[in-house]
Amino acid sequence: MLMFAASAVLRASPGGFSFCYRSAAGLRAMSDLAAGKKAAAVKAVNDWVKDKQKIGIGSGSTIVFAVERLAERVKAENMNVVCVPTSFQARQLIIQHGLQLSDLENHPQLDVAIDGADEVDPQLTLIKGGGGCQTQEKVVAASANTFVVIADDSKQSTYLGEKWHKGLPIEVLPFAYKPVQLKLEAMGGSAELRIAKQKAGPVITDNGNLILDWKFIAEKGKNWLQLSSRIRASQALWKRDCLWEWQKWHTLVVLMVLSRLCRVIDVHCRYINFSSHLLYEFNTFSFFAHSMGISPILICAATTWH
Ligand SMILES: O=C(CO)[C@H](O)[C@H](O)COP(=O)(O)O
Repeated sequence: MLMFAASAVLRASPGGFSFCYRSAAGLRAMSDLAAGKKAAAVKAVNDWVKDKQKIGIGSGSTIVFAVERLAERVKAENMNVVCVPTSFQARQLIIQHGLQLSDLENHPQLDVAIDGADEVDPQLTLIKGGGGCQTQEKVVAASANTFVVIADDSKQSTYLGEKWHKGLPIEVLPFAYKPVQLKLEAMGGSAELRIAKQKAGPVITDNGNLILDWKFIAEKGKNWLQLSSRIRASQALWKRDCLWEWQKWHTLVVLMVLSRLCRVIDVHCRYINFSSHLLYEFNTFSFFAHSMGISPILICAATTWH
């Protein structure tokens, strides 16, 4: 019955959120995963974007749907929003969709940032950086009052590493990759230099750095808060004076969409009140929400089918 409903119309609350797929055929034509990505992205833009806002635009494949929906709304509602990209890809998306491009120099304080994730555990601890853009993503997200994470349900797991096997992406300065690699491996697993696919040699990030994908030992009950501070601490050995103060997020929202049914399965808001640090140069950015001192106040928004 749900399958039938899914192929007809999807509506969800709160805040008058509502979207629909025009036809069952249209939905079938889209792969399950893409449908999930799109549903989460559309909901994020419908529910969390308002006129006159400054918006951080994440990177990856899910954000493409969010930018498409944003461009639709800007046109239909004559909205005036400014977009700050998290990567070369995001910048191109903003330009291609005729949205107003800006940067943190002009708009250092953002209302909302929207971005994808590679894996999300039940505590909303996230792995990000599959697309290698985690440094700018982290800085942009940290500049926003509200951070909205959009993902299809393939990203949802009971513990980190259960589904995401490509490792925890860690951006390092090129000259420091070896010692950081050894330090990570001393904590277990292997830390592999990410190698480019259509170019000889390593992937070079938008910031000119390298990426180590740390294939940590995935296990239930891993203390990511502790581990994250160990990573930061070990990296701090290399440069102690480059700690970067986090801004305060008012809200972290994670939207997950059950791909097959195109049903929003999770809408969580966590109010965050913290002051944590990011070691900028050795950006460990794997987006450990926990390590940033999130206080777990949870609001679940029910979604309904019609
Ligand atoms: O962190 C990211 C890029 O650095 C992406 O947000 C993450 O990899 C998810 O990508 P996708 O939406 O393609 O699944």
